[in-house]
Amino acid sequence: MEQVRNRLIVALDFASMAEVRELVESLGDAVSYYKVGMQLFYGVGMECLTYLREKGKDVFLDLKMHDIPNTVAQGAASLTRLGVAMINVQASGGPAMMRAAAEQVAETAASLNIPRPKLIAVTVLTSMNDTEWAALRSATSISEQVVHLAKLAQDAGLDGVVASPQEAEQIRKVCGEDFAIVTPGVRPQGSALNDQSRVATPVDALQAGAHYLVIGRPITKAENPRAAALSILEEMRKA
Ligand SMILES: O=C(O)c1cc(=O)[nH]c(=O)n1[C@@H]1O[C@H](COP(=O)(O)O)[C@@H](O)[C@H]1O
Repeated sequence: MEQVRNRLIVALDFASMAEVRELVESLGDAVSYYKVGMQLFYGVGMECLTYLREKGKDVFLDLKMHDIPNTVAQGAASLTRLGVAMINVQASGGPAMMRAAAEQVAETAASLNIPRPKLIAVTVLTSMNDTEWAALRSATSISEQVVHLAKLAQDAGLDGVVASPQEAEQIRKVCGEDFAIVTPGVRPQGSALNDQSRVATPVDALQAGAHYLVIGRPITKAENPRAAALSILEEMRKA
């Protein structure tokens, strides 16, 4: 179980610390890696990071930075100082922005003598379907664009990407084994899709080459979150 536990990232999409504490306590040692996104971080700030650090948990701080290169690079430096395990930018910010962020993360971590957080790029959101995609008037298909952005991110010095499990195999082929593939849009058989579109089961996501599975509501909204997490971990172990 240990092998798969650090590959499951549970999304703490909550507004309050009371909800975070309740969930993290109930999951206990079943889960060691959590994602803190905009709802929680904008709502409670540093308190959630301090709490998760005290609990000995790893944190993916998902703030999806997107701005001019200098602004994102300095934002990435600030997030590096927080000592989290993973941070992200939007790949659509472009190669210069991603390169500036990667360089600044490395420089900041080295100057503080702390481990460098993994810096990853969001490609095309897993909620995006063909109709939504057509509205953006992109000339390529979603999967072509995801793989293209993954290659741009890798060339810019990033550690990996966020993509749907449906694109993981193609990313793996183009970017190789060491480039991290983080996949939300994971739904155990029979789970509600909610607002996700490009989804797969935990087994299919891992078999396609995903390194990390980001899962929120199938665990956090389950009647028994610990049982839901353990069942997903068991499925992951078999894969
Ligand atoms: O960057 C992300 O984490 C992300 C990218 C993406 O393309 N799709 C996506 O769902 N996410 C996040 O992954 C989590 C998925 O949550 P559930 O749909 O509840 O499992 C949410 O916190 C989203 O913000």
